[in-house]
Amino acid sequence: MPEQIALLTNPTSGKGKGARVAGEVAPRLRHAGFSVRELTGRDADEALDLARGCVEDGVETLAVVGGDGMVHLAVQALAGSQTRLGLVPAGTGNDVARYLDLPRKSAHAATDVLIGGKERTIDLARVGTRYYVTVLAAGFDAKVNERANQMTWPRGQMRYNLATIAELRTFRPIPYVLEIDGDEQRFEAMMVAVGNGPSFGGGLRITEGALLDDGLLDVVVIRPMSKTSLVRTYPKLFKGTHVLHPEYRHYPARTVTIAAPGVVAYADGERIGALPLTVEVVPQALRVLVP
Ligand SMILES: Nc1ncnc2c1ncn2[C@@H]1O[C@H](COP(=O)(O)OP(=O)(O)OP(=O)(O)O)[C@@H](O)[C@H]1O
Repeated sequence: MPEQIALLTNPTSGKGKGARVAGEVAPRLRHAGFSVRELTGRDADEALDLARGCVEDGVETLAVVGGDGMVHLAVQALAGSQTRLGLVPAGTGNDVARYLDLPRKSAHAATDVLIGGKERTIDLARVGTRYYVTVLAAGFDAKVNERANQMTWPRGQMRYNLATIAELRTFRPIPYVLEIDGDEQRFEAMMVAVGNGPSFGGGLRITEGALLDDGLLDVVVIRPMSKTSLVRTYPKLFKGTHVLHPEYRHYPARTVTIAAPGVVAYADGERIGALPLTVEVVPQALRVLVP
């Protein structure tokens, strides 16, 4: 029997890149001897139903063509199952592809990993019934996200830049209550991030050092700093050198509860919900294909 692979495409990812890329991947997989099930949901809900169907049918690999939001969707179906995640990156940020050293520029090279890659098992983080792979953030960046989502103009990155500037003008440190593995702390901060992996938002290494298979979450707190300091520290996130800032704090955790008034949390770039929320690590919950 040929090995089964399902190819679940988000046609909207990367401004239409998903649909283009999927057209290249499927024929190469068939040529390599795979039995390919090509799937596209009409919307995110239907895509999730399709992913769940693949797991129920015992498909060996569910390869998604899309960005981190698409990985997030697939993981809701794959967590704890025997079906492996394959990934052909076609999003704008692609942090999960960065974590796994998957080729991000070439769909051809990413398809090679589907054909001849190795298997690795990684941890997931869970909030209620929702799983995530990358980082949950609740603070300044989530306020920017909420503001950007309410704007209808301009489109793309510029909307986030404008929302950041607007939010910087009025942002005040947030009073948090954090409970890390049973220890409660109260403080004011700019943001709290809970990483399963080290980066979000396209390579912003907020939870620098987070490992995908250590059975731990990495909680990062950015304590209050001046607006000038915040603006200067932001570019350091790309290298992870913000960890040297005196207002950076890091705590390993298995379970963390975050509470703060009026703050909504985002994870894998998707809206999760208003605080308070509890995040738990789920060790070894996802099988993935890697180079
Ligand atoms: N047919 C569909 N199938 C799956 N997801 C869809 C579909 N249509 C719209 N979406 C939405 O696409 C979003 C995920 O997009 P995805 O992550 O694949 O690409 P991106 O946003 O361009 O990339 P990145 O997350 O890396 O920035 C989800 O929020 C989902 O609701």
